[in-house]
Amino acid sequence: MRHLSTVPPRRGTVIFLNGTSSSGKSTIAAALTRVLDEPCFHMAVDAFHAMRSPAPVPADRLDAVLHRTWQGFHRAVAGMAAAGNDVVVDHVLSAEWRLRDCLALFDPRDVVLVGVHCPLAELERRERARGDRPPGLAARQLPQVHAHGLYDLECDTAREDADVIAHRIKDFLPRRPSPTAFEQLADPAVRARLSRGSRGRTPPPPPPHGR
Ligand SMILES: Nc1ncnc2c1ncn2[C@@H]1O[C@H](COP(=O)(O)OP(=O)(O)OP(=O)(O)O)[C@@H](O)[C@H]1O
Repeated sequence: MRHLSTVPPRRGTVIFLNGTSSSGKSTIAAALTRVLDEPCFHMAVDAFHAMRSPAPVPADRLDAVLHRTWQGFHRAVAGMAAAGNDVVVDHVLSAEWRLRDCLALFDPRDVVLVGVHCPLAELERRERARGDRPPGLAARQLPQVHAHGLYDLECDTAREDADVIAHRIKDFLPRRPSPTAFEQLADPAVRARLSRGSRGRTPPPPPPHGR
């Protein structure tokens, strides 16, 4: 290995998988890391929570500690992309500030926002089967997670296999739209209109194939 002092500038792509807990984000992210041609990094907030020192956090400080972890996660993703790395982000936009924070930090031209959908009954079935998430977590997140109402690409993990979805995302990368969903959502007026509106999803959900 040579130690370089500089490398050519490069803009990292951020594939942003957003969905409730148990919707299948990590499974798709793992499939993406196998199928994408360029090196990429799967960044999930759980990995950042796991880095925290093990001492219990006092209850009155927990909210602030968690908030700073999420903020740090967003900045770490932005930093990796700014250095030219492609990133697969596995995130739950279950609070409005998280989207605003990401919009302020990421280059919106480089973000591919993917809505990871799954029907509630299937989310609850997966939650029971895995047993490592509090019951009802996905149901509580569902009303907010997709409330911004705009994506570059969407999938339904109850109807499509994660590998099929990963290949669909890969095929989409060279024909990304302009403006991207993130470029549009960066405008507060667009966000206000979409959140008042029908929670419309663009484009429409994919036809069933795979499983
Ligand atoms: N397409 C799928 N079909 C059936 N089961 C799936 C599918 N995708 C994921 N699962 C299962 O659902 C569970 C949750 O998947 P996964 O960990 O990918 O979800 P997640 O959205 O990353 O959840 P969390 O945010 O809670 O970490 C796992 O047990 C996984 O095997």
